[in-house]
Amino acid sequence: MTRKELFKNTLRKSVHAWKLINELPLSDDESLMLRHFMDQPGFLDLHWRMFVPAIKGQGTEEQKQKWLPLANKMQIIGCYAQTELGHGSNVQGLETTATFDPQTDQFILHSPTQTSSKWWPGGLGKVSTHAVIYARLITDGKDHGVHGFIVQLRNMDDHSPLPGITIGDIGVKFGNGAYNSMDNGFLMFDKFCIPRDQMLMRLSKVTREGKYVPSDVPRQLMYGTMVSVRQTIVSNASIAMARAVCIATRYSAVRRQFGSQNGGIETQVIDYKTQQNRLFPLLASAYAFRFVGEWLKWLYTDVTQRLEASDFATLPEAHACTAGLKSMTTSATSDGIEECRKLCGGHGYLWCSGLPELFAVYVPACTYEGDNVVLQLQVARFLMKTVSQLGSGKAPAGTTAYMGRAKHLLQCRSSIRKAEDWLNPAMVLETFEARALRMAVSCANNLSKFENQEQGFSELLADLVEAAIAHCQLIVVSKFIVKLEGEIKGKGVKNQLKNLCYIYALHLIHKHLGDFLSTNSITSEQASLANHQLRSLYTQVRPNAVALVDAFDYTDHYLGSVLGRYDGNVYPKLFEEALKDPLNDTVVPDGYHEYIRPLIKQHLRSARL
Ligand SMILES: CCCCC/C=C\C/C=C\C/C=C\C/C=C\C/C=C/C(=O)SCCNC(=O)CCNC(=O)[C@H](O)C(C)(C)COP(=O)(O)OP(=O)(O)OC[C@H]1O[C@@H](n2cnc3c(N)ncnc32)[C@H](O)[C@@H]1OP(=O)(O)O
Ligand SMILES: Cc1cc2nc3c(=O)[nH]c(=O)nc-3n(C[C@H](O)[C@H](O)[C@H](O)COP(=O)(O)OP(=O)(O)OC[C@H]3O[C@@H](n4cnc5c(N)ncnc54)[C@H](O)[C@@H]3O)c2cc1C
Repeated sequence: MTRKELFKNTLRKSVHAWKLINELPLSDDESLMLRHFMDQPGFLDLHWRMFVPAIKGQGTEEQKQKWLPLANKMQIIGCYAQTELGHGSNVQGLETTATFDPQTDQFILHSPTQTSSKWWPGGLGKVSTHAVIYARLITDGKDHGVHGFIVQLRNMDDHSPLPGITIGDIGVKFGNGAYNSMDNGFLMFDKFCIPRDQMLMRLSKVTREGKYVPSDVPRQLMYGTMVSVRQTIVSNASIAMARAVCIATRYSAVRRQFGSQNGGIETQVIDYKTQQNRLFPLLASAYAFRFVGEWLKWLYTDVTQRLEASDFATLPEAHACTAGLKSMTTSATSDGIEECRKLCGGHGYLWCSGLPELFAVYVPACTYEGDNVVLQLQVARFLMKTVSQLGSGKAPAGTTAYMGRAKHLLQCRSSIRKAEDWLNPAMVLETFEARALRMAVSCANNLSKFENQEQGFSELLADLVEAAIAHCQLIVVSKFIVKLEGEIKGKGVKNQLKNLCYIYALHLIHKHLGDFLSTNSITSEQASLANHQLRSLYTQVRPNAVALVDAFDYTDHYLGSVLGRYDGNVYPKLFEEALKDPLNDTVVPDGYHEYIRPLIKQHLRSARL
């Protein structure tokens, strides 16, 4: 499809999905599922996941009563317009202004520079009638920082931009289809006026007289919509990873190379330990991210309930967990999808493998909802704060509770003696805790050598990110272990999950061996024992690998991959796909007479053939 066709077709699908949701009707969970099977980024994502939650989280009761019924019936379509051409990560650096005019009781929205143009918001370019706009609030010449506003962008009769608004699509993005179904947009305001009651005023207010009234709740609640989306992105990472792994595992069982004896069949590539060493940790990650995603959903629900009761105590941890896990799981999944492409050899590079499109549509997850490095630095700040409070009498709680055992974890030595000890959950956990704590404490010690903490922080950024990742990996490992300790129906299933849990943990040790050795969390002998155990786990997972990906229950239609077909009938179907290519419509290609024939003829003449 051309870009225009792709965009229009996605509009068709989105509107059809919305019709089904109403007609059947579908519950919220079923609607989310439907969105997944629609399987293309589109304006519904931003309307439901960001525009509506932003109003719910930041609007007053009156504002919610006014706007939510319209949004819930999709009589208005909204998007989330925060990022600007010049500023994305640095939200406090946004330039768009919203200046209160007491004479007209309005805010004047203005884009003072080119870099202040909104740039990137999905659904903005061509579809949305409304947006939640983030802009600097100015009253009486004073800048109060960034606040949210509900703004109508387009005329409800003919969809034209309202006077004072310039709007459009930002152009083609990575990949052929991928994210190009979405109208990520730009937007500039030229002194565009909105009524005062369209500032989202749950967190702070501007009175009729133009007085700014800050609220007594943390201003970070303005970032709540991002926290909510980051949480859902973790579960989505599992879905995308599972999809790539399903394709690569099934194909690795079909594909044979070498090893034929006396003219017999060759070896299935899934039997090579190198293939297992690349594939099975990704299979384990798909399960691990699913379980940590379930836990994060619980954490998010819990913090939401607490916030409603004005208990803000767990907000920093919820922010650190959503930011860190969003970052860690999306980076691992993007890398994992690319690894799965390579695991499928040359055929993985074919469009019909389903992997190139999956990669292209998935990889921006490392950037949207917060650049992955920027988000790990938020985790690092949280960890440094926690470390600095050790010994102050304030016991660390939640995911940092292990830091409360700092005295032990800083000097303990791993008691792993034989390979099977690596199947002991307490020993594995302690290894990850020791490594995470020691990396965090080492950063804190190095920071304390700087007179200026902020300067020290910038100097140590790379180490801080590594410490944050170590903490996030510990969370994922510990939630996998907790899952195993809970109710899992079926002993066989539990055994399989146990194998995957230890593959996940031991492979991380192998991959980040430098961290584990340099922090003396394990010795090099214990590292070899971990590798030994890992190989044994691969052997145990091998006979069940295909069943473990079939368990994801993806249809062939959803997978969209010739290599990942359930029936394994890969080769005939690769031919069928190839023959569908427009280049194969004719035997002699268009261009033969123009380019190939004159070239050949010229050579034939000069060679006197
Ligand atoms: C096959 C098809 C597949 C398609 C995909 C399928 C499904 C999709 C599924 C889900 C996706 C859904 C939606 C669609 C996808 C994309 C849409 C994308 C949207 C966007 O990208 S919106 C824009 C997002 N932008 C960002 O994330 C910007 C990142 N920057 C920030 O968040 C912040 O500015 C910052 C970097 C975190 C903070 O910077 P800083 O300078 O410190 O700022 P302060 O504001 O001063 O903060 C200080 C203080 O506040 C704490 N803090 C910061 N953030 C938060 C927070 N969110 N919650 C709570 N607390 C927060 C911070 O820790 C500091 O605390 P102190 O105690 O240290 O003071
Ligand atoms: C597909 C897609 C959809 C999007 N949808 C929306 C949307 O609906 N609404 C919306 O408002 N926005 C949206 N965005 C924008 C997105 O949120 C931003 O791109 C993202 O927050 C990153 O910001 P940036 O582009 O400014 O990156 P930058 O911050 O410019 O990052 C560039 C580089 O600088 C590094 N860097 C930046 N700051 C630091 C620091 N303090 N320390 C160390 N390194 C740093 C980063 O790690 C990165 O390597 C979307 C983006 C994409 C790709």
